[in-house]
Amino acid sequence: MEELKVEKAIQDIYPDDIAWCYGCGRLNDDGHHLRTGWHGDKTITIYTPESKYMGIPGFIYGGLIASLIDCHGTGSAALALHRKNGHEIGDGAEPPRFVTANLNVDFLKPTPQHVPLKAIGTVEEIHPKKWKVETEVYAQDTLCARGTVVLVVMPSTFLNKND
Ligand SMILES: CCCCC/C=C\C/C=C\C/C=C\C/C=C\CCCC(=O)SCCNC(=O)CCNC(=O)[C@H](O)C(C)(C)COP(=O)(O)OP(=O)(O)OC[C@H]1O[C@@H](n2cnc3c(N)ncnc32)[C@H](O)[C@@H]1OP(=O)(O)O
Repeated sequence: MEELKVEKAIQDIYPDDIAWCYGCGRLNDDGHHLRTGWHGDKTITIYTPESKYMGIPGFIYGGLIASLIDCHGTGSAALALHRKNGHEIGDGAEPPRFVTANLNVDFLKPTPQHVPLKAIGTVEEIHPKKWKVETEVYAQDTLCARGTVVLVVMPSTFLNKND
């Protein structure tokens, strides 16, 4: 039986100024605290949504699944570019910063509540500033959603916008 745990996550080492994302920021008390790590040459995020994130009773709200795919994509691209730059989580180097340019989701099967969701990502470099992550979301062994995210290295215009 596979262990459902991400030991080292890229979000754990985001500097404080970018650790506030509603989906994956560790400093956002109201957020989901999604955490993304390596899983062989793929990436993984494990997340069990609280009961309130339902669409139809018994099933997860699709927007939340899109959020999972979004932040899993951001984290996966950051992991991959960090590694390409010669770094691993924990070596003290600051990870690269990405924003989502495009997010597409196919909802393949109803996603049940109260089970851990497993997002598995395949990362592709389009060029050094633009990456693509294909993500499959499983509830237990059922493939429930598949998404594609295009990520672009964060422009400097995103900094100092906190208010
Ligand atoms: C809202 C706050 C977000 C803060 C994020 C902060 C930090 C992120 C750092 C690390 C992660 C940390 C925390 C996690 C945070 C968030 C995780 C969730 C992700 C998000 O929640 S993040 C918010 C939603 N996100 C946006 O708020 C983006 C708004 N947008 C823009 O800021 C520009 O639109 C931008 C930068 C996307 C590009 O614009 P630009 O003008 O700088 O550059 P340019 O046009 O040259 O595009 C360069 C290459 O991207 C291709 N490209 C552009 N748009 C495309 C599209 N739609 N589809 C496919 N490819 C596209 C072009 O085709 C070109 O490709 P090529 O180089 O090959 O020609």
